[in-house]
Amino acid sequence: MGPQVAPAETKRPDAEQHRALVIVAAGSGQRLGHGIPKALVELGGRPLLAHALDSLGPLRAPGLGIDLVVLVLPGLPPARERLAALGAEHARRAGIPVIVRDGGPSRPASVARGVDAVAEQARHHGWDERSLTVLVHDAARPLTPADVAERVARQVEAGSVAVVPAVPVTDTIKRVDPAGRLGHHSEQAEQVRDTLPRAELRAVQTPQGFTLEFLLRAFAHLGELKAEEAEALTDEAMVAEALGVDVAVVSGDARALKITTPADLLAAEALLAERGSEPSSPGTDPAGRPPAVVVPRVGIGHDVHAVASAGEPRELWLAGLHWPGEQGLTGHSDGDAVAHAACDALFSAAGVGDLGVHFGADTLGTDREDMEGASGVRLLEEAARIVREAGFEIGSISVQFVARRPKFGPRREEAQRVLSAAAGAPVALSATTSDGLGFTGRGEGVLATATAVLIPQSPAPAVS
Ligand SMILES: Nc1ccn([C@@H]2O[C@H](COP(=O)(O)OP(=O)(O)OP(=O)(O)O)[C@@H](O)[C@H]2O)c(=O)n1
Ligand SMILES: C[C@](O)(CO)[C@H](O)COP(=O)(O)O
Repeated sequence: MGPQVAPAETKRPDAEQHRALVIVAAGSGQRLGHGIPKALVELGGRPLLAHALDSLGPLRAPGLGIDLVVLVLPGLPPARERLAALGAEHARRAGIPVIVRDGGPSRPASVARGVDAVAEQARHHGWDERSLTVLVHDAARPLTPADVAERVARQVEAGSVAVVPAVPVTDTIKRVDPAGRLGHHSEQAEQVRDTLPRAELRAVQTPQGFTLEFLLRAFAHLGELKAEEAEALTDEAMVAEALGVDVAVVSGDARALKITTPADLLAAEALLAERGSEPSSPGTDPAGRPPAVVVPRVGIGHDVHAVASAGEPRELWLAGLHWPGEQGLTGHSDGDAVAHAACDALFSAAGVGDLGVHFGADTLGTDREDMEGASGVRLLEEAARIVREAGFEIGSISVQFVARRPKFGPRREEAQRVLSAAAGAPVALSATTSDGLGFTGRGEGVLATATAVLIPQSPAPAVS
């Protein structure tokens, strides 16, 4: 018997539809026992997370238009860096933003952090919470076919607020009483209480799909539970059940198996081998040929803005953030030297001029009136769009600024998030002082220097 599909619930708003994919990969993999985070364990020579990204990423899934990927990773180096690099590589190849968050102590806590990141991005882009489908996926299910995700997303978009993929159960399932040990068996023997009706049972997989609106409500409810009650919820659909929300079930796939034990890894190796002609190595294309050569382009950008004089109070905007209580910078728009330097580095790497060409007074007064007075964050979004239009994907941007104030460290993460979202690529930020020397040392201004790496979207032919 096939899975039951619950009726659609509410009519979705007519707003534009968006999809986000959250992959939770912060688990330690105790039951697999490799001594490294499970997402880094290799299957066919590549980490599980790389497979999960490939399987559900838009490169392999025509129609699965994902606007944003959030990876929830172990917080500790070097695992975090290695896994984040896989995310950055995916962003480069797939051309979609990949955001990284640190995981929590349990799966629900990790999912909550991923959902927070999606909510932040939704607010930033003005996406409607009711028409944003969030697919929550386990990195531990690396071979899930993309069509499972597509079925789940479509069911959410048809009006269900909570959707799970599932397969029928093939074993007979019994409920046992672990306390009721049978005296006449070995001491490990548990006692059967009853047998569950198999025809009604389903083994549930991921990705599970929800509207963002529902997930925010679900995690608000989880926050009211005791820690042990919250941790007992092994998937988000259980929260929907607890809240009395209908959960729709669509067909899963045997290949979406969860790698929990060494035997699961062996089964996954066999499935991967069976894929046969499909590429399992990043060193070959679908026909088994070596990839064409991609030569990255590097750019550099500087920007300087003076601190406004004491008689001219001004708000400070720097690195995409507002700094209450700090005297602002003079100059065009909000004077955000960090964002402006990042724009210049992008233009320089793409070889399409500089900030003056695209956003200088002459241009703004003529063919870019829409950008008049735009914030640094808005300029960076536009610069990213321009270089993409010129045929490049953004690998990464780094900016360092030199200034006596503001004290940057405590807000670095926040600033990186804002500018990474604007660029749709990782932006790394750092700050330093100049030992009291020069205009930055005297606190008269801010100097920012940026570098950017761009990847041409049409690679040069392979050298044989
Ligand atoms: N604190 C946690 C625990 C789990 N997960 C993720 O949730 C998924 C399902 O968890 P599971 O298979 O149980 O993974 P582990 O927790 O790593 O395994 P174990 O329980 O054996 O340690 C995995 O993708 C895992 O990375 C997570 O992001 N954060
Ligand atoms: C979400 C899940 O994969 C659905 O089957 C499962 O519940 C995760 O359980 P785990 O114990 O965290 O692996």
